Parts: sequence; C-alpha cells; structure tokens
Amino acid sequence: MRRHNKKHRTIRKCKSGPNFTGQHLLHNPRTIRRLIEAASLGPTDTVLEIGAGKGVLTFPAAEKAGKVLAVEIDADFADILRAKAAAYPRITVIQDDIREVRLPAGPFCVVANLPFAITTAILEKLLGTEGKTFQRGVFILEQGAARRFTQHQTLDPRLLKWRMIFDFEMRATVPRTHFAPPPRVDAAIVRIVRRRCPRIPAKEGKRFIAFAAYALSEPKRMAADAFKGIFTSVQLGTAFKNAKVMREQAVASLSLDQWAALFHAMLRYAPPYRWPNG
Ligand SMILES: C[S@@+](CC[C@H](N)C(=O)[O-])C[C@H]1O[C@@H](n2cnc3c(N)ncnc32)[C@H](O)[C@@H]1O
Repeated sequence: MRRHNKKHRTIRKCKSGPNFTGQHLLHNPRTIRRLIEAASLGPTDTVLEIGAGKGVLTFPAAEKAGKVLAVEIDADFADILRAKAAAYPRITVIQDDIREVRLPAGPFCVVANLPFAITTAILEKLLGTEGKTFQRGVFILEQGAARRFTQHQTLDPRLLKWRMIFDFEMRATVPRTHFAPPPRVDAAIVRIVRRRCPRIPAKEGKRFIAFAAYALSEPKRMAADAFKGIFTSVQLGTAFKNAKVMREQAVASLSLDQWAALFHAMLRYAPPYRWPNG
C-alpha cells in the first residue's frame, strides 16, 4: 500500500501540539453502532478505515465486512491495534499517513472517525480521480463541515463537482461528549455514496469546476447574466428551458440537477473556445 519508502515517525512526539492529529477517540456505543449500521457492510466488502486509533470501529467493521485495512499514522496506536488484531485475519493494520497510502485497486468502502484537520485532503483523495474505486463511506466530521457538505445549495465549485458524482447525506449529529478527549465542537455522521448515474462524467470534473467557478464568481447575479459569456442568447434560451432555469434566478440558487443540465448544454451547444478554463 505504501507509495514512498519514507521513515515513519511516532507522530505524538511531533511539534505542533498535543492533539494536532485529531485523536478524539469515540467511546459512545450508540454512535459506534449507528456508524457501523450506516456503513451497510457485507461479507464481500473491503473496508478502508481511516485513522483507526485503538480500533473501536475496526472490530465491529470486521464482524460484518470481508476485509478491513486499518490505517493509523500514530505508531503507538498502530502497535496496540496490531496486537489486538493478531487473532483477526481479516484485519490488516497499516501504520502510515493516509495521504501517502495507495488506495485499494478494487471497489472499497470507508469507515472513518476522521482527524478533522485533514478532512478536505482526505475527501479530495477519495472523491477525486485517485479514488476511482471508492464506492461509499461513513464519516464522522466536524458538524460545521458536515452541514456544509450536505446542505442543499453550495457556492464551492469543488464541492459541487463532488456532488455531481456522489450523494452526501447527514445521518446524525454526534455530541462532543461522545469522544475522549472531547473536541471543541460537536460532530456528525455523513454518508457518501457514489451515484449509480453520475450527473456528469467523472472525466469532466476539472472542466465542471471551471464552469461552476466562472458562473459563481458573483453568486447573487441572475442566471441570465452569469452564463452569457458562455452561451449565445439563443443557446441560453434552449439551455435554460431544458434545465428549467429562470432567467432572473440567482446563480447561487441553482439546484444540482440544474447545474448538471447547464453543464451538459455547454458541452453540447457552446463552442469550446467559450468554455471557461480552470
Ligand atoms: C478522531 S481519531 C479516531 C480514532 C478511532 N477511529 C476512534 O474512532 O476512536 C482520528 C485518528 O486518526 C489518526 N490520524 C491522524 N492523522 C492521520 C493521517 N494523516 N493518517 C492516518 N491516520 C491519522 C489519529 O492518530 C487518530 O487515531
């Protein structure tokens, strides 16, 4: 699984503070149960567990799944987990930084109580081109991030792109008291599932981000103005009619399906020299 042959460090001895690795260990049985249930694991599933800690999620996941790859950066935690998992052939402990780990070549699911500080880096890895075999996952995230990822509309072009290809759903909130030590804020369980029919082809992701960033440069602008640099007025009329977009509608209020329909209209009707560049 390793990409580089780097020497490992014992992370907790590093400089940036006592808990910069987000070591908030989950101890509430109800939340553990909820998370595992939300993962809907079965015997054919390969699970990548991110930030396995001392294994509070590893063993319940291994009871249901075919295989669990438990990644943990902290050498002490990884040793504890390896010792506990010695009698469990379905669990493999990988002591490494998840950002350096090569993702499984075949389909896999994720179970993770994430280190909050690197949430975006981890999602970028799973939901971008590197994660092409990622199917679905359940994640404990900071509640603010969970709300941002799952709210109806978003002004973030990269998040919009993710939501063209994956469905995000907030499953439950998790009070900070369910962790030891408790983080400063509450958390939430978010389920992310690859759509059977993505709204746009995954290979168009970069182009879609450029398209969304262009139109969202002034989010309150009316849609007719936001897209007029891309479409001629005839093309705009057709694109808006097909996407059920009103000319006066603020670009920030477009639904996911409307974004997708307008993007497809650009690919179909607008000449490439009018497509926004990333
Ligand atoms: C919120 S704790 C979760 C621990 C355990 N899964 C639980 O629920 O109790 C996050 C874990 O991620 C680990 N971690 C932090 N940064 C990591 C990284 N870059 N790669 C892998 N693990 C990391 C921490 O050491 C910590 O054990």
